[in-house]
Amino acid sequence: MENYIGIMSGTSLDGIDAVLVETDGERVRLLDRTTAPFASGLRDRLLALAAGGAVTARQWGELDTALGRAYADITRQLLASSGRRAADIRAIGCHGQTVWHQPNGELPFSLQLGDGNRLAAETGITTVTDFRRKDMALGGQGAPLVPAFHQCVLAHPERLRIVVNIGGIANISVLAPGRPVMGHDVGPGNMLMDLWCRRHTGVPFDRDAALARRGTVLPALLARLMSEPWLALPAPKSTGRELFNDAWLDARLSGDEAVADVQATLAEFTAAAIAREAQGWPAGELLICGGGGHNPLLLERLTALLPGWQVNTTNAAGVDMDAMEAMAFAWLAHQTLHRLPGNLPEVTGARRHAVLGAVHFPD
Ligand SMILES: Nc1ncnc2c1ncn2[C@@H]1O[C@H](COP(=O)(O)OP(=O)(O)OP(=O)(O)O)[C@@H](O)[C@H]1O
Ligand SMILES: CC(=O)N[C@H]1[C@@H]2OC[C@@H](O2)[C@@H](O)[C@@H]1O[C@H](C)C(=O)O
Repeated sequence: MENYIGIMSGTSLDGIDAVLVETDGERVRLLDRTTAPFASGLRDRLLALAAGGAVTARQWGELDTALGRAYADITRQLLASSGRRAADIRAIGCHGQTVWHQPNGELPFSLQLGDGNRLAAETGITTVTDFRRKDMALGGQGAPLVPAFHQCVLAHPERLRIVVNIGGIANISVLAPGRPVMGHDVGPGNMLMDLWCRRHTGVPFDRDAALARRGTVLPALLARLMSEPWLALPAPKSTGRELFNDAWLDARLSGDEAVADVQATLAEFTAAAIAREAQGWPAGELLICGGGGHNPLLLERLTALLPGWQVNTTNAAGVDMDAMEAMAFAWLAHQTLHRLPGNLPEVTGARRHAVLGAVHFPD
């Protein structure tokens, strides 16, 4: 077994998660984890960038450096809390911060910021970054990448399990005994709920769905949201803030809706889009990870929309729901260093399996 650090900062832009795991590629044990919010200036700059705003090469480079530093800081914090030295860690797998994801069209790309050179040099640990673009170079979506890891840690010999990550975007992995893993992005996870809550209350997210619970689902609005053509596209597919953003939501609102009713409808939209994916399968286990697993209304609605299913968080199956994505990137770094594939062509649509990532040595 070797020690790896995984670092994830996701599309919610809420901060950075880092984990220390022990793995041989087949077994993965979580040893320690820590999390750090983004400094507010950094978060605002990232939000502006993800909104497609104009940015100069200088601002771009400075953000890359600032993120690289933030990742190095959290690595040092994790080493200190776990009592490990750099020499104890085989490698860091750092997802970076997605600032634009454009998987289709003439010039597809997916861009994650956070300088891996700096992370390797500042920590003295070999660092793997840029996990998505090899898959894209092979015709794939470059996302989602976690289904291979979900299979590794959560596949069950007899039970159908659908793992749902509810981050900024929601994505699923279908782990059906005896069948290849299937997986794709589903649509908005917390992203629309977060932006509505922030816009109207100044608070970054609707903690425990307090605002949504004061409202009523608006059926006509829900139907408009559910009619988004992207939702009906076949897999492979992935998405992000490039589609599900302020402009997308505003185009579907009349402007007369009460704030709490929109919040309730957005929560229902998130749950309904996820439930629709599971409804095509015989009842099994729906295992939730990511921040949306802390939203009690989402859990209630998924339970109601999926009768016969056991709806739970991945904690119930032995994998920490808040550590899952960062653990996946620690595991992906293991795959890279051992020249093993990280992608699943049946999920991303790539022409073949591939060793993913760019490796930065510290020396
Ligand atoms: N108590 C809670 N009640 C409601 N929502 C919550 C609660 N705790 C967390 N969340 C939601 O979880 C979000 C953070 O989720 P997470 O950390 O999985 O996002 P992420 O890392 O950006 O994910 P991804 O990379 O998958 O997009 C918050 O923005 C918020 O919407
Ligand atoms: C481009 C990008 O950063 N995509 C994220 C995002 O957040 C959730 C969903 O959209 C998923 O496709 C992906 O993250 C996870 C880690 C993945 O690749 O599996």
